[in-house]
Amino acid sequence: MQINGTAYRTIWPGEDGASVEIIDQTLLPHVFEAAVLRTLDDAARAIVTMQVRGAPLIGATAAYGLWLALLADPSDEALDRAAEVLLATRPTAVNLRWAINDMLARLRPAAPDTRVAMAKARAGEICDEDVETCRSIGSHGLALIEKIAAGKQGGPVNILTHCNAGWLATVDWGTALAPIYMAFNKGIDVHVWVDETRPRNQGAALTAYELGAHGVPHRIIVDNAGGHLMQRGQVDMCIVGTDRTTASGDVANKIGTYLKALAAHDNDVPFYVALPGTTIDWTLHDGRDIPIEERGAEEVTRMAGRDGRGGVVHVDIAAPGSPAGNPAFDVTPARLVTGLITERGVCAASAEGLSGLYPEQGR
Ligand SMILES: CSC[C@H]1O[C@H](OP(=O)(O)O)[C@H](O)[C@@H]1O
Repeated sequence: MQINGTAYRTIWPGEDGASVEIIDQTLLPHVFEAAVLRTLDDAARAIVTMQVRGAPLIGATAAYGLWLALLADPSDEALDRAAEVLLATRPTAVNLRWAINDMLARLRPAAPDTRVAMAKARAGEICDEDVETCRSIGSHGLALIEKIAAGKQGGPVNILTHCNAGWLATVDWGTALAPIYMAFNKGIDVHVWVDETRPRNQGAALTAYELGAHGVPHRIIVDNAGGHLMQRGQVDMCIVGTDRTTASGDVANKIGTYLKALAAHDNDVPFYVALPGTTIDWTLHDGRDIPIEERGAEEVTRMAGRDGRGGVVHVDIAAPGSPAGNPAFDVTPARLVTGLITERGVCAASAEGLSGLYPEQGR
């Protein structure tokens, strides 16, 4: 995406030919700073600590992580260990497994002395493919926004989104935000309700940062306000991302998504999920089988903010000593999803809908 005339991607190879650079998302929106990844462990740490986050970007980072590992040691043992380390970073986003398997399918049969160049090239292709995939998601989602805009008697199309599924969650464009950017760029009057998205506030910190930088009208709301806004007719549609969607359309996404889907269903608000095919888990049909990441209690009991010197500070916000639970995702059953916006088009959240768009995956 463009920020003040400068085009950015979220991950890129370092000029030294032996590193990868990322935008450190743990510092946004207060500090815009690149971090340099030089080793497998740097890449794994970036995923675990959420310097990079978002299913497609996690997959891209893992792909480059394998390259960094092979730079140090291109042997079979090193490749297998690297895959194991990266797969253990975060359990829910299926793009991680997809990217690792994609890379291993190419690297394992290759001669070790060809693997470094092959890994870097494929990681770059994965990034380029993600940009085009998200651009296509945007164009298919744009048609949905245009249809709602055509039916409105004046005023903006009010869209609610949860967490961050913008260009910061992918290599560029984003998934849930891509249709919004395209509608805004086309001059359609849109306004976005941005769920702050506790506990890490990806909405308030990242989605609001993205939309503000692009000039898209938006308002940050507390997570608990969405149902009220839907009841009062102030939400025309919801668009969210996903970290893993089953072959039958059950959707794992940031914690709180399910509650928004319930409110949308109760108020007849269309609830769309935007995703690339790489986020579909064709091995699962029942969302209850999706592993849900449990993150540290400190994410609930502490909050990041700007200190007085332009840096980032963390403050305790909970009663000292109180334990906290922190499931990072929940599962929205397909019955609550109006449609899935993919790079191949929009389909019902069902096995039939998905196999119609992805016949090669038919089971
Ligand atoms: C396009 S994937 C975005 C997806 O990832 C986020 O989770 P996290 O910030 O923990 O990586 C959230 O679930 C978004 O919808």
